[in-house]
Amino acid sequence: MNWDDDTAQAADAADRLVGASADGEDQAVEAALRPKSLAEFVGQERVREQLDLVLKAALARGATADHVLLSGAPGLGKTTLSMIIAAEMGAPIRITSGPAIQHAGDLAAILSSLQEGEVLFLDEIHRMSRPAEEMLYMAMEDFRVDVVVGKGPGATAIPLELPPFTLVGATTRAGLLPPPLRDRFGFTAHMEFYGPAELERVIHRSAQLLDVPIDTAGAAEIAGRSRGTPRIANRLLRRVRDYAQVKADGMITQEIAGTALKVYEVDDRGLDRLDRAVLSALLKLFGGGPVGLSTLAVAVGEERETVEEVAEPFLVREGLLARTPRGRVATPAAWAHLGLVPPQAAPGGQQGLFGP
Ligand SMILES: Nc1ncnc2c1ncn2[C@@H]1O[C@H](COP(=O)(O)OP(=O)(O)OP(=O)(O)O)[C@@H](O)[C@H]1O
Repeated sequence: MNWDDDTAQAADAADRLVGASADGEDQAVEAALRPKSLAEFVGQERVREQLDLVLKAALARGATADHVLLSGAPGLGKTTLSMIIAAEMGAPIRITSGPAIQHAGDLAAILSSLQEGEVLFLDEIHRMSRPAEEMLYMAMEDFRVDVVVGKGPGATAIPLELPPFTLVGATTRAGLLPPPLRDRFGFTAHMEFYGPAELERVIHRSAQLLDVPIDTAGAAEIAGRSRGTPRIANRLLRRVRDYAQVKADGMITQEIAGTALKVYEVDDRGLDRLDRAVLSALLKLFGGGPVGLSTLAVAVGEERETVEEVAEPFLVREGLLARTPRGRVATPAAWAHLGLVPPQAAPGGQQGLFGP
């Protein structure tokens, strides 16, 4: 795969109501919607319980909390949780990201200006440069860095003591972290996609903060289309609010939510126009597959990478599409979702792979 994260996230966020990356509007309102304490943070019960213990124990010892690694898809609450960690520890927080640290010197400047106990949130930690990563090993373990001054044979390393701090690293790809880095985190949490009931709670909470009236069925309707992701739930809520205000009396009911999301082309399972175009081509043009990725991409008029990185992950997660060595294949659930009837079982065809 030669698809850069930045490009993938740009494509994801640019024109998709159901993209998981933050767009400009999200960034503006997210600060207001972020839970401020572990008690307010919805779902992720196990992570919350474990983190609560880690933080309380550190507070009781009067020590700085262990370094924390958060992994999981975009929009599940990693940034939010890092801010909560700082708030629960009564510590300030500094926020930066792997791509912003291209030289070891960039990292040294940040580390040497940290206060004792400060939380350093390093988003996309897997995208830091190698020399910075190596500097981080020593900083995490010994609270010390060697700053290299000069070049070539005359270069000298000046040791610099650091105050104890808590590193909170976030990554969408824990597997890409080198083991020496992963091993230096005292606590690692994997964030899962949220269930419908949890998303309903996120939606009710956000609606209250935004002063938007919504009933239980309205929240459930939005939750079901939010792809397990609080950021998407909050974004859909804002779009449905617009519709409710312009076309109705402002109250979000199931009917209003359903009609509004139809206007925005988000179906009852959270698929958008691109997702459905991919499925539809797979079913109608290729009989459910198997078909190669490039062919499928040409059929929907998109780049291969857009289909692979933007549409497919959710379709696979939903059990609507499978990536097989022979190509992309639709599952029986895909036929059902688009209201189509699969062709008769053909040797080597979709029926052969998934049964009748
Ligand atoms: N557990 C939660 N309870 C309530 N709201 C949440 C929760 N998790 C996330 N949110 C909301 O979803 C939005 C996105 O969360 P956040 O920015 O923390 O995600 P992220 O995982 O850091 O995403 P990215 O990887 O793109 O930076 C925030 O506005 C936040 O309010």
